Amino acid sequence: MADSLTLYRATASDAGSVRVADVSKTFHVENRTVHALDNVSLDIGSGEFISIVGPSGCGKSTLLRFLAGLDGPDSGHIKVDGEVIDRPSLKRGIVFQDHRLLPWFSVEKNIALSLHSVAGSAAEKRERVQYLIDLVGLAGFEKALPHELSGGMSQRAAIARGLAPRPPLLLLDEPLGALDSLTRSHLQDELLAIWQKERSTVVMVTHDVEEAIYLSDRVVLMEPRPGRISRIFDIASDRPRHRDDADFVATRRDITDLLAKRK
Ligand SMILES: Nc1ncnc2c1ncn2[C@@H]1O[C@H](COP(=O)(O)OP(=O)(O)OP(=O)(O)O)[C@@H](O)[C@H]1O
Repeated sequence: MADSLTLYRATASDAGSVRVADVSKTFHVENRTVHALDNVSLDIGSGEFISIVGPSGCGKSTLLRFLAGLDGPDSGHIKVDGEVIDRPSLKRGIVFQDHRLLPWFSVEKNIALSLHSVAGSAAEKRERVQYLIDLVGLAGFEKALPHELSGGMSQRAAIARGLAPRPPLLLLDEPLGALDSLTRSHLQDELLAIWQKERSTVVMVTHDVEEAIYLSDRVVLMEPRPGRISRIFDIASDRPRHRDDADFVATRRDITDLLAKRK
């Protein structure tokens, strides 16, 4: 059945706004209790680019999984565009650190598969797939299989697949984490260009503080045991940003100092 999403949003509108309200989650494993999230609240505006950083185990991926509707909180709720999230939806694209492309399908087929249950004609879908292939810089590799792609190219294809249904909200879980530093910095610029064109709200989990400051409107810093938001940094400078600007360096130092204290 077709998702209520249509392939082409008429305007960026105000879709993709998020409200995380008093979300808590405790995991019980054998005789251990883990407070993965403790009263986490966060409002995200439509079209914002948010990064979540924090030490291992502070609940970043748990929060992202909740935003995706893959799991849910014990208490509190998460709303996207006013609707409580209780299951996965095409309205929320997700890209993981490993590309998760289907190995027996070509790049274009992998991207097209994510449009299977979206309303739209076959011609519109073909056009959307080709647009995304061009957007992520994979023109000429439409027929390539995943094993014929480099790590960076595979992640480009995974990002195109996540964006294909035009989700108002795009969730990125360490999407560039497995790439070498040069490919990673190219892809950061590409991600920025893609976000500026597609205008989805983006929530990205990353371990890379510099990447978070380079890309985001706000950087959300979390701390573990229990998993909480400890600070939110507004990054107001114009893009493209320069990593050696005084503001950039000062923010990076503030965040890394806080991270060092809370490990
Ligand atoms: N399904 C689960 N069952 C039991 N414990 C879990 C489960 N998912 C997460 N946890 C625990 O909850 C805490 C938060 O995990 P989460 O993966 O969200 O942290 P993270 O900040 O993303 O960590 P990392 O940066 O290492 O990926 C951790 O202590 C983890 O062991």
